Amino acid sequence: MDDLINYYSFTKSEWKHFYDENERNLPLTPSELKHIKAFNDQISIEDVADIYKPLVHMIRLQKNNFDKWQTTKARFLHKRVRTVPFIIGISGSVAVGKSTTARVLEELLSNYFTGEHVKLITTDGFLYSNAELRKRGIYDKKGFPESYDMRQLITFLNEVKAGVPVTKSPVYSHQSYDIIPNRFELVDRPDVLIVEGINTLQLPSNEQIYISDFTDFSIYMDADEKLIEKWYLDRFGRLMDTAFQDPDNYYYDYAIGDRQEAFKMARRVWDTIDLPNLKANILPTRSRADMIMHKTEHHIIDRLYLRKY
Ligand SMILES: Nc1ncnc2c1ncn2[C@@H]1O[C@H](COP(=O)(O)OP(=O)(O)OP(=O)(O)O)[C@@H](O)[C@H]1O
Ligand SMILES: CC(C)(CO)[C@@H](O)C(=O)NCCC(=O)O
Repeated sequence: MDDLINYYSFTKSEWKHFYDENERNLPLTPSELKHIKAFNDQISIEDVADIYKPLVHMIRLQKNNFDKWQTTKARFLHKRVRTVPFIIGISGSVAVGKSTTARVLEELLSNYFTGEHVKLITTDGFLYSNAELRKRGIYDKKGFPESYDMRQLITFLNEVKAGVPVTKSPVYSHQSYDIIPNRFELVDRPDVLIVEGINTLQLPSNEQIYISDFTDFSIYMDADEKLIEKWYLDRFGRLMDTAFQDPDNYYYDYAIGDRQEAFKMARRVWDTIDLPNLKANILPTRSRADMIMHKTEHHIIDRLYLRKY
């Protein structure tokens, strides 16, 4: 990690001490833990306490500063003072655990930022539909920068920041492996918006504005590529286990067929699409993140890097 000279590096045990149980009052109630366990029963509750609690507290401090500056700036410019959404970007490889982390953060922020509205979306919804990808001849490049409608994504983020009452984020389905036509997540002036996706730190291929121009705090989820491949294949196995019950599922034919063949196909997809994308387009954006979370076996977070300046 020679590119990380601009970061403080902390082990988990160093990081957890930045949260003082005696001074702060962010208890993890049994019902919150149950809720978190409900969407991923494998998540380490120790990580939730040691990593995420200090992180949520730090984001609180950063958001307080952000809110103050928005007010000061509006007054300086003789503009109406309004709530400007604080946007958190979460980036990293396919299958590294972005959506799981995003949901833990959503849960914790919703609990601790009392009275504030926290919303989560994924940039998957801004992928072109399969039909459009085929038309452009990039169906085998799903997830690469050119496979996203970046203009639409930037417009969406700009509207959220501008306080437009209801903005629409399109929806992607891993089950149908495509955009769901005419289905949208509605985003209505959140206090905090979490945007999760492999491209949140990327420079769009056809636009001059970065997504990160709209994010106020960014996280890159990092792990050894061999481990990520394992998580990808494990997840694929779980997808198979549910797909055989649903003929509409994209993986149905694989699920009812030879399991070894199905895994061969998944490994091929990893080797020819997701891994090259990680190397060419995702990993090179790591050193733009405000925080890098490094994961090891069993998704346990072992190190954190926090941008110094
Ligand atoms: N902290 C964690 N503890 C245990 N399992 C996890 C954890 N985070 C993720 N996983 C598992 O790893 C796999 C990949 O996680 P997830 O779907 O969150 O990745 P992702 O980065 O959002 O992927 P994609 O980019 O394809 O949407 C899933 O099977 C998930 O259950
Ligand atoms: C939707 C993305 C791009 C990102 O989440 C990814 O999950 C994906 O579908 N990649 C394309 C190759 C594959 O099927 O893994």
